[in-house]
Amino acid sequence: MNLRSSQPLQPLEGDHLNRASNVTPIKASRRKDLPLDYYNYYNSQRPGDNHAQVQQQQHHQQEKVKKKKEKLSALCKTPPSVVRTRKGIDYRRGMFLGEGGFARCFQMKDAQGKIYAAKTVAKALIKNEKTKTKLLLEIKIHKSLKHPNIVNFVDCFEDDVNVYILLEICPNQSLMELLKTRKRLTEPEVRLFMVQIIGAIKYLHSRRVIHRDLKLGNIFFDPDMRLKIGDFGLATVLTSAESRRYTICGTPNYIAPEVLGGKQTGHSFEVDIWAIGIMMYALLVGKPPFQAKDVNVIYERIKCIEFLFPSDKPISESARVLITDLLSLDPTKRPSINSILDYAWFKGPFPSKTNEEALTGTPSGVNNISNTQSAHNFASAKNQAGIYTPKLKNPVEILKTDLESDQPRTVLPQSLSPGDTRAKYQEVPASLINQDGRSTRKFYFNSKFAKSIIKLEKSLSDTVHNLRSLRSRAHDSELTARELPSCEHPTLISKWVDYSNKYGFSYQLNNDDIGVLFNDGTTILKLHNSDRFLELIPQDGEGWSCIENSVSHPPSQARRLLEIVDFFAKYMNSNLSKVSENEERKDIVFLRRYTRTSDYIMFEMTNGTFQFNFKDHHKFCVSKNGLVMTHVSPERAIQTHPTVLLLEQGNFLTADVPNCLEKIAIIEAAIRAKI
Ligand SMILES: Nc1ncnc2c1ncn2[C@@H]1O[C@H](COP(=O)(O)OP(=O)(O)OP(=O)(O)O)[C@@H](O)[C@H]1O
Repeated sequence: MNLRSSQPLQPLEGDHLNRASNVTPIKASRRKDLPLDYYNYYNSQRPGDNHAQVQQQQHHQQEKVKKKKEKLSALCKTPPSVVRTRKGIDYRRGMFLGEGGFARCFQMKDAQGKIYAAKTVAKALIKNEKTKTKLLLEIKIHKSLKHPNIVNFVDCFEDDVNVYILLEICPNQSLMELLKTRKRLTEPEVRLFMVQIIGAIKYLHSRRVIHRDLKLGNIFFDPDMRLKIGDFGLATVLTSAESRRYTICGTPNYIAPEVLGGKQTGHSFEVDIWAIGIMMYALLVGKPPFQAKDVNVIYERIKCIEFLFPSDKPISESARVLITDLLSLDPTKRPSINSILDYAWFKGPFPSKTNEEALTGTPSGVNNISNTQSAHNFASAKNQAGIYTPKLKNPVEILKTDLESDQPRTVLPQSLSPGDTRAKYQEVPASLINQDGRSTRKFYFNSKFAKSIIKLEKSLSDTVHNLRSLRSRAHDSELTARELPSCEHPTLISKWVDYSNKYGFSYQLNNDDIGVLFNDGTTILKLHNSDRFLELIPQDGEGWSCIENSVSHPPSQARRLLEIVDFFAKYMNSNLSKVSENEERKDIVFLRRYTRTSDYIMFEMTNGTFQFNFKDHHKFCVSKNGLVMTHVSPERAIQTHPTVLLLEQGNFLTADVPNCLEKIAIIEAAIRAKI
């Protein structure tokens, strides 16, 4: 999307930024506290240029120019006192929060009084294409993340002079300021900080994101004193877990040795593990391990892992072991993100949380925490940081932890569920596309009730055939009764939760029946207003053997599955809004399979209807072999009409559905692809 340069502020969602004003970017001098890439941005340093060149160039600049970092961020003009975005949201500018190498940060308050931080970057700094691309990448990456220990991305917009990245406010500054005030921190406090940082990095790495600029100054405290990683300016996404990056970037004190190797070695996720080691050392000892006045000395020390544990600042043996492993020269020798928390050091005193008193002095009682209490606090800190402990064996407990924690994008990474609006349509891994419900499960419950067969209504080719021929008949004045059938609203999926990465796909129908399509293809369908539930086991694509049972006296093998169904039901009821109003159950209908693309999710129901939930929140349902079509608007208004009439009119009769005919063409192609 191309963004025009005009007031009011515009949302920044596309791949382009406006042209900046005609201010010439200035060249930067070399500073140890600024990311290396800062110089690459402004001095046309190309990724992959060799290290000697980089050093030479930087040294030269260091000597030549003594400009401060403020010079760049100073180009960012103070935003007007009220900014109105294109979406019609007014933000009132508040106090100046701080500045980094490129950005200045201001408070912004919305009409409800909620306060945010607006990271403000001067357009004068993003004149060339490469810099623009980098800023857009930062926005794209940050926008895609949602984790309790990552600064939440709220919005992004621009005016003529600045680009604004609206973020969750972290009013208690960063670990860097904390360390400046406190000089050194206690081991228990650092344990808690490390768990939060590791939780966030584990999440980033699971999404193939490398942060590449982890440092104390980029880890902020939120109002509740929880840590949040911010500043994704140097972050990158690997195309595959095996690929490597070659750009020399990072901040001198935190840079990993393999980054200094540049083109020869390349680097990957392990640079973030290295940075964890640097931060842990700095917090416990009071300064980074390779610190020196001259950046070149820092690099030399890094390359030979030349650091000491000073005797006047003693730290525990177990902390030294962990730091030494984290700072291994060979990246493959560093502990994996999953194994860091297994180190003995984490078994020490562990506080339950950090209070604001920690900002000014050592909190009382941090070293007097019992082993039992520490173990409990450690487990709970891991849970809060999205790290699941293998002890939680009970599936319902796992579901509870996953679904109730405030991180839907972690747990439901591909969710398109009606209540989850922000993470929709982001990415669909190939493994989830074209799911077909083949059963591997062979057990049957001891049923007191009937066992029967439910046949699959085969309608794929009839539907495609009818949709195609109705297109040509749409303007025919002599439509037949067959083409104008009676139009009842079909059975729709009104809520759903994709949990196929662990158990399966759960949904609620508009007759309030609840189903879970387990990953092995079996469905459990709990019938609304009834004591019955059905276990439906697929039979060679022809249908399902159906075993009925009682909810109040389920066979013992079914109890666990019913618990999962109940948990999903509870979750959907309290978290998701319905797609449409209720309908009476006419027949037993359930989900046969589903297909997800970046534009829609398609549900194939067992009675031969197809439901399409499009990205723009319009839903279509094709029933009666394509002769009838239903539309559900984003506001839940439902209408059902003969397909031929809406083809004739080019749209539904009582609603103007955006790109209606294109949507029908997509539907036809999607169903055809299933034949
Ligand atoms: N979410 C936030 N809440 C409060 N203040 C923030 C927030 N994000 C950033 N800041 C403040 O703004 C300053 C600059 O932000 P940030 O570090 O993201 O900018 P930068 O120019 O990219 O920095 P760097 O030079 O480290 O790359 C921070 O040092 C901090 O003082």
